[in-house]
Amino acid sequence: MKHVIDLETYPLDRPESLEYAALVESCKERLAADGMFELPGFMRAEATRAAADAAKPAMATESFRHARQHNIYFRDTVEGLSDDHPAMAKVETVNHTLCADQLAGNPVIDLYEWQPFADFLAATMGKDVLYHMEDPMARVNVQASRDGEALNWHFDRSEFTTTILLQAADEGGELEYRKDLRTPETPNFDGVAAVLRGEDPEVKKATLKAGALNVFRGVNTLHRVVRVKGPTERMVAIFAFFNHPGVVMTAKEQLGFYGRSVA
Ligand SMILES: O=C(O)CCC(=O)C(=O)O
Ligand SMILES: [Fe+2]
Repeated sequence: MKHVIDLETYPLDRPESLEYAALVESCKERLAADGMFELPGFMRAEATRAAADAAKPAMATESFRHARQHNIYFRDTVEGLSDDHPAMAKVETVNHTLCADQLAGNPVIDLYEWQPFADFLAATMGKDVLYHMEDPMARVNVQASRDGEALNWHFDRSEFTTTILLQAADEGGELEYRKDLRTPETPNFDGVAAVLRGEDPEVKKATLKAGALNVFRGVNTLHRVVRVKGPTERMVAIFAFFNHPGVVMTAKEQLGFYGRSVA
C-alpha cells in the first residue's frame, strides 16, 4: 500500500504510533469544527494518475450517464413541506458513474479493501468499527463530471461520505457546503431555500486537489459540486462504509442509481 498511500505523512499502517493518534485527533477536531476534513496528497500523485487513467477507457464507453431533475431530498414529497415551497425547488444533476464491478484492478479497489483504511476512517468518526459494503456495484464508485455538469445540491442519506479526488477539472468542481443547516429535530426549510437562492453567507467552498482524501458529514450539511468548466473531466472515487455488516442494494436501487442491476 505504500505505493498508493503516502504512509510517511499519514501512517495508517502504524495505528499504535503517536503520529497516528495525533492524525486521528486532528481529523476529529476538523470534523467537529468544519463538518469535514481533508488530507492533501493522501493518495500518491503517481497512483492517483494511474487510478484516473485506468478508469478513463471504461468511463468513456460504459459508464452510466445520469441526468435528472431532483430536489435536495431526492424525494417527491416531504412531510411538513408543501410542493411549491422554495425548499422543494428542483435542481439538475448530470454525472457519469463507474461501479466497483467495472473497476477491477484499479488502485481504488485495493485501497477500499485494505483493512487499515476502514479502521482509520472509523477512528476519525469516533466509531469502534466500520464495515465494508457487500454490494458488488455500490462499494466503490468513480464519478465523472464533464463540461457543464455537476452533482447538484443535496443532503446525503448516509452520515458520512468518503472520497478521493482522482482528477480535478480545469475550472469548477469545488465542493460547496453549508454546515449543520438542519438537525434531526429542525428541518429548517427556510434556511434550505435561502441556500438555494444563493443568499446564505455561511456557504463555504472547498477546493480539493487530486489525491486528497475528503471525509464529510453530509447528512445535515447541504452540499453540491460546482458545475465543471473546460475539457478536463472531474473524477472522484467514492467509498461506501456502514455501521453494520452485509449492506447491499436492492435490484431496484441498483437500477435507479446505475441503470443496470446485478442483484
Ligand atoms: O463528488 C464529491 O466530491 C461529493 C460527492 C457527494 O456529495 C456524494 O457522493 O454524495
Ligand atoms: Fe453528497
